[in-house]
Amino acid sequence: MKKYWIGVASNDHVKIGVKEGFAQFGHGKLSPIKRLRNGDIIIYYSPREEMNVKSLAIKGFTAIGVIEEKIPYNPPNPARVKVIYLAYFSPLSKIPGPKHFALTKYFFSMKHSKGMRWKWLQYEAFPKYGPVVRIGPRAVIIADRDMIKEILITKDLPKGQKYEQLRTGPEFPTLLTARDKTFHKQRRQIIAPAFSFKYLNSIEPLIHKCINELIVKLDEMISQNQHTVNIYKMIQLCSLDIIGETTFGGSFKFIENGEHPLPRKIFQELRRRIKTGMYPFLKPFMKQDPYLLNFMTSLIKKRRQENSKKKDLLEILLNTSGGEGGMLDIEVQHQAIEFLIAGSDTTNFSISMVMIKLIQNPDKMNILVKEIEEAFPEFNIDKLPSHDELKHLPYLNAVINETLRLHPINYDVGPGRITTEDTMIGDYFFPKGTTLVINMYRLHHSPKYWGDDVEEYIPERWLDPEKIPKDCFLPFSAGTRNCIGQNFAMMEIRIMVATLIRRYKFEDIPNQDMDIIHFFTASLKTKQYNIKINLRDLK
Ligand code: HEM
Repeated sequence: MKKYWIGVASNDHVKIGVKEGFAQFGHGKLSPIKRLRNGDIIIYYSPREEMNVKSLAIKGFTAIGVIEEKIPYNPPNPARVKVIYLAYFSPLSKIPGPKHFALTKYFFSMKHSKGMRWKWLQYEAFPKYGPVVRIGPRAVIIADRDMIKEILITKDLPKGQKYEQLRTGPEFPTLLTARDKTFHKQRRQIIAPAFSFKYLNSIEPLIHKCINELIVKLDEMISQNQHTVNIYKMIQLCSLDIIGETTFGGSFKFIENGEHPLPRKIFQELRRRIKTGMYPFLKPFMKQDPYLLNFMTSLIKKRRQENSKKKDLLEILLNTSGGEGGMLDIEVQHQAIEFLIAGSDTTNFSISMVMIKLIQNPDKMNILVKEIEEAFPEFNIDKLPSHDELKHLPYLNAVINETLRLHPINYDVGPGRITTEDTMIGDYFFPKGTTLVINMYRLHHSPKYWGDDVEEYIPERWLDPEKIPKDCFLPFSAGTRNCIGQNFAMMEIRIMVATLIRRYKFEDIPNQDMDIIHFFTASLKTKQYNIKINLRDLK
């Protein structure tokens, strides 16, 4: 025998016995339908004077009569009522999505656990439900261009609470994870000079130096007849050296020394943060590895002892201490770890994918080789291609854009933005406290905006700006929270790609595992892609 309470109020209820059958509880289309069995009881509150069976809001069942009138109201479990309300009666219930996802956020979290959520979204959810999908009791994922623009730019909604879970120390907001708009604005002003064009120009020789070391290493491997190279790993090591050299005052010397635990530790830490963010009960079992903090502590200590006059990011951060809005050493540590993660994993994946796409498409590679050979007829290892010239090469920029379109580093900006009041966006009403997750991957892969060849790698589409759909390409996000490192990243990508293909001939090794996993950022699941490499015939 089951009891069903209907009508939440403090008045007395009436107790009704029912016969076997089905009943719809409520009037709306989405009202739940329950199977009733002989002997089940409905305890019903009616606001009307006379409480009889006719006045019921429940349809479709046969009453066998009123058993007891005016039984005291015994409220149902409020948590359960809230879950039911949010799932079936809140304004979000009109948004399509898997029905059970409306009950708890864990169904969506489970899709994330192996880094494969993006596949479910791209190939199942968006095609089935459209560009706006409900993924939790208070969460929606969005791939609609105009709505994304409104969220990121026009309304500039604040970041959601989940960003706090991405912090290395919960009490230390960083540029990426800050939620308070005033705090973020102040922090961004402090840090912005380190990403100005003036600063970027001054660090170009440092980027050249690290890429030069990569070339020396690859040349050495070739001279030892070692022609098969894991390009993903080599680029990862070089990206880390670049971030070390340009922002922390000295190369980490990964290329020179080969193996180093740092890349693995960064990946593990990122994964830990995502997992404990999704499943907070795992926190006691997934303790933070002190490696990264220790790494930064000793770096900062060394810098303080050196009393250096270096004008890099670390120096800018350390120099703020004491001033208004200035950072404590501990804050610098957390911010610096963020730069280490944000500045290496991202460029590594992007450069690797640019190279892999070119190597897999030799016809496109040939067009780019021609463009670069014409721009740099003389290749000199001591004078690598300059960014001033590279940034105007149309085909180079086209291949980079096409890769960032197909593989934006943030497939979705998972932690999302939050509505701080009831808000209309497009035709949708979002109650206060709704998390809005932006899906860049779908925006970049939507046939509606890009046409039927959306999944194909066609750098040529970028050569005619008229053909590029407006506001549909956001690899670096948009608005006040866009990527502060984007000019830095583009400079690094252009120089590294141009240098590699000017210096070497590449050959693909087919049938490798190209599965991509996406936690906060995307990466190759195997962390490797082998290619055959040889020196290009230098003129
Ligand atoms: C191809 C390379 C890169 C891509 C595709 C990329 C992409 C992005 C995206 C999509 C965001 C927004 C994330 C969010 O709102 O949750 C972001 C933010 C950010 N990125 Fe990048 N990024 C790249 C390289 C870099 C580099 C090299 C650095 C630093 C050295 C960097 C530092 C940051 C920081 C600090 C933020 C937070 C900015 C803020 O909220 O004010 N990124 N990036």
